[in-house]
Amino acid sequence: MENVQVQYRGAGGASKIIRNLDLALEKHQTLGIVGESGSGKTTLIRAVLGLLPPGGVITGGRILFQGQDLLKLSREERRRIRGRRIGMIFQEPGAALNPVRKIGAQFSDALCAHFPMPKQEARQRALDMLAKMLLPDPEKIFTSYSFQLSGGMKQRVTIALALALEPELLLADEPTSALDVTVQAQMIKEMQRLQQELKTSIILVSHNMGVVAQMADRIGVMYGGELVEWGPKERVINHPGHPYTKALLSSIPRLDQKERLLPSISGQPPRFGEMPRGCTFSPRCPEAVSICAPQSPGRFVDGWGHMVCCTKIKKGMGWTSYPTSKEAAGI
Ligand SMILES: Nc1ncnc2c1ncn2[C@@H]1O[C@H](COP(=O)(O)OP(=O)(O)OP(=O)(O)O)[C@@H](O)[C@H]1O
Repeated sequence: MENVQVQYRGAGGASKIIRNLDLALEKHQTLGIVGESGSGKTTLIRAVLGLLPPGGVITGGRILFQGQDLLKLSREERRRIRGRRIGMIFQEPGAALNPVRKIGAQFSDALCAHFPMPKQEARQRALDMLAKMLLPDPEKIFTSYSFQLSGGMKQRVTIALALALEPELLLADEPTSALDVTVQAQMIKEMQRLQQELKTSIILVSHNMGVVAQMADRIGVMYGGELVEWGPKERVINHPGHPYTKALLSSIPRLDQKERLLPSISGQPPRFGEMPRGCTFSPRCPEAVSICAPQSPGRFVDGWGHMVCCTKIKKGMGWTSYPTSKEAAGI
């Protein structure tokens, strides 16, 4: 993604939701995107899919998928890519499932629409995938409707359906949030195993830094519609540069923690349409100095391709000004 901008337009005017967003993901890698509720994570992945809700418009930038600009494709061309080459798992368990068709029929429809195969083969493939998602009694699920399944089961069926099409890129919005923690851990392992097998690239959106830390190769941190930090997982987790990332990391519970109360981030995220001047995090930032509010922070990158958008980063101490997205990602 190069300099992507997204707005929601409504009766009250237009709000810029995603601003100046640069990101890159290599083949077979996982990019985790974290940020508070409302920071624009879902909007970002819906923009990639061309599935923004009514009023949502991409007003600038490019979204390249294997060199092809997705924003220049016709609706029909994008529809052909969606599902088959770019798969998706939505936040609401089962939102992608049709309530009036049995699960098995939905697998057959999807598989036969994208791959020429006999129904029997589609059925076997669906049953195998449901079993891989650790669903008990795949045969029974195959003949069930989505309303007969629990939230966690629906979410696992959705993941199985997305992966059955063997997409090159999978966009996953909170894929494990409807699952209890033990199943969550199993699902993460299973998704990682399938990613290895299918050589899929994943963009994983989550509130849960633990899930992202386990699955991602690179991490992007969003705040107020901007990417304030991104880079290799080890750099972002062990050497966070942005005060917001530091605050997010310090609010994760740790087993060796002595304090019972976790530190929280004071204040509220900014409201779109009422963005503070300069750095949007400055009203809540424990490290803010006088220039942070009026002055837009620069973007800096170090030798590991680790980008931080903060005025306090000092150029020359291993940091240089952030170049174009492609150069920064080393592609
Ligand atoms: N359909 C819409 N119309 C207008 N504004 C919207 C719409 N959907 C989202 N927004 C605005 O965009 C902002 C970003 O929403 P988005 O769902 O992308 O955030 P998020 O980081 O994914 O949040 P969450 O983690 O709660 O899903 C919201 O705060 C809201 O103000």
